[in-house]
Amino acid sequence: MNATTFDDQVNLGIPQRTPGRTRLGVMGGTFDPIHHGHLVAASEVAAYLDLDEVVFVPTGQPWQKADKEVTDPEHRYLMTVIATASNPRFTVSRVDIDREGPTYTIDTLTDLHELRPNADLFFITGADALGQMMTWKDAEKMWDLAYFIGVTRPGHELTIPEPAEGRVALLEIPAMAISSTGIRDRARDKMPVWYLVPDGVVQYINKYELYSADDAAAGAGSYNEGLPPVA
Ligand SMILES: Nc1ncnc2c1ncn2[C@@H]1O[C@H](COP(=O)(O)OP(=O)(O)OP(=O)(O)O)[C@@H](O)[C@H]1O
Ligand SMILES: O=C(O)c1ccc[n+]([C@@H]2O[C@H](COP(=O)([O-])O)[C@@H](O)[C@H]2O)c1
Repeated sequence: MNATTFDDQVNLGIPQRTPGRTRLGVMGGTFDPIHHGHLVAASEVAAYLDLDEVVFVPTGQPWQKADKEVTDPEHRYLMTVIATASNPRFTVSRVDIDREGPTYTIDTLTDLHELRPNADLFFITGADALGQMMTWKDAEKMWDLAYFIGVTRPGHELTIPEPAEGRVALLEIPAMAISSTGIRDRARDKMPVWYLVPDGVVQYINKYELYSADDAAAGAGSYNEGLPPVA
């Protein structure tokens, strides 16, 4: 089975709902910070695949980002909680941030299986991450633990690495040209990040002065300050 065109959309080995089993989406990410690209991806996959829930799983130590500075996991976790709080189908898991050592998806899926034995897992990944998937630890063993759904992302070609062909379904989603890198850069430059991330996440970034340049507090004088109350 190949999933290479959007005609296939929700396709290829993705089973129909099984009575008594929960359909659980898994949205893994570093979420530094979480943004509307992540939220739209989760929401779209949930709608197309009739998922009961999507659990967002912030990474603990994203080993493939070891050359980059990554914000403290507790901040990333709390921003993810804030961003997802209003959606009754969205939850957040600490499995990756509470596990010591580098974060591997094989461990994420194994832990979630133990915690949720009645759930079928649907791992959601953007086009960029999908392209890297065969570099992940024990990649070939992941197929036994979850279905994989690759979603479109502006600036990245959505292709399935050859060994993963037939193991990944593709879904075209509304284009959100947003990245965490871009948001960090904007915050550092004191440019607005309103509407790229949920309001509560803007306020959290501002409150803890995340992504501020060393020599200047992000909040003071920036476009990311809270709006004054209306008189
Ligand atoms: N705008 C987007 N559209 C679709 N998928 C996305 C988008 N942004 C991120 N994703 C996907 O969400 C998952 C987690 O991404 P991650 O937390 O690394 O965000 P990022 O914006 O890529 O971060 P960074 O810029 O720091 O690398 C990955 O599977 C990624 O492909
Ligand atoms: O398992 C691995 O080796 C592995 C390597 C890189 C990324 N991942 C997972 O891919 C997801 C997106 O990661 P990232 O680094 O793009 O935020 C997240 O759930 C990571 O744990 C997993």
